[in-house]
Amino acid sequence: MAFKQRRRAGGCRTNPTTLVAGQGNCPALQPAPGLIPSASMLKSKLKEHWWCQPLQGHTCIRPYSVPEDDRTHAEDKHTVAELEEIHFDEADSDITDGIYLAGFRRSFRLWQRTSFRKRRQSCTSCTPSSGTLSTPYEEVVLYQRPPQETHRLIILVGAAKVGINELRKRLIKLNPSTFQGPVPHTSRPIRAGEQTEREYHFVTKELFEYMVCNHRFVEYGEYKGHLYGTSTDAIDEVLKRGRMCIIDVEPHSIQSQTKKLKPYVIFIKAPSPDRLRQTRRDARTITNCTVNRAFTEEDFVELEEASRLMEAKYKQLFDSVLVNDDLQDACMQLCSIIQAAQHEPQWIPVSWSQTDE
Ligand SMILES: Nc1ncnc2c1ncn2[C@@H]1O[C@H](COP(=O)(O)OP(=O)(O)OP(=O)(O)O)[C@@H](O)[C@H]1O
Repeated sequence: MAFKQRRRAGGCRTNPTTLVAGQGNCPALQPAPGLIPSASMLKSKLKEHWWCQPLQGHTCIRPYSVPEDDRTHAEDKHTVAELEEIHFDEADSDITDGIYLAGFRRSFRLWQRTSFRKRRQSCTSCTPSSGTLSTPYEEVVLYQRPPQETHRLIILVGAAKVGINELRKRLIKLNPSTFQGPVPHTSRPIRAGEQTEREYHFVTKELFEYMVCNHRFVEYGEYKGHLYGTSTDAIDEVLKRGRMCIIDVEPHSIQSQTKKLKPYVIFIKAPSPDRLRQTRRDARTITNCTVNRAFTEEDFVELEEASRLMEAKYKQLFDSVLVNDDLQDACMQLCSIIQAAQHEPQWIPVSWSQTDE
């Protein structure tokens, strides 16, 4: 056993010579067969792949409001607020090469961003024990996933607008048979063209609340009167298919329901404001009232500051830190980090290894 500052910003120790007494013969430390492409394979794949193309410019940069014509007919089918929500909700649905990317809908993203404070107050199950943040030292052991076990859950954490959605989407599109996101749950009604268990698991508010009481969500919250959440069942579904499940959550949700999935947490860090200015020229962001708005000078400063504060507050929870500077490089680094997380020994809290027993 060893006591360490549990997570080291900048990466975990993977050198087998650091094995702790008594761990050397552990079958869990045997190398696992490679299941995801190596960094060099990815590099060559990347060269041919669509994500090497320059970012496409977007055209819509004004705040979205329901057009007058639609407002006139709004009462026939939806309220104006609902139409605006539908616009947000549909704008980010994504089907590429026949792959449906669940979990990228804007209402879900907006909920994740806007209700952070509310969730923190109302969702006790999602709040880490005070000890997690107040005690930076924790007993740890080296762990390597045995080949017969499901993959470790990969959690991406970062400040709003840092590019988590983009990185996760690109990773999954690059290799959908390896990476997948869980299908979120919602209590909002299903709409024409949607399929249950594709865009969302559509459930009643009562069932959603029942699941909350039974601690079945890694995180959840409310947006425009509807509940949204990422369930442990949805994560399990992905893992049981033999895929690597990539989720993004607020840092305070990391500890709650995910321990038994031995999550590997990657902090996506903002580069300097100067680099943000250079790299985000064509980037677009969404807020509560705008769709595809260009980044402003204020956004860059706020993003860098939010990223710095998040890192300072939660760094002991991070296994790796990845600076999202050049997008292509960041994607490649992310793949390498995930590969190491799944196939090389990593430090985990002792309490996580005991959950197996
Ligand atoms: N490294 C990068 N270089 C250039 N543009 C980037 C980079 N990373 C992300 N972007 C762009 O920045 C914008 C915001 O990214 P994204 O939506 O992924 O952020 P996010 O962290 O998921 O934000 P939120 O949590 O607020 O939804 C998108 O237009 C995305 O294409």
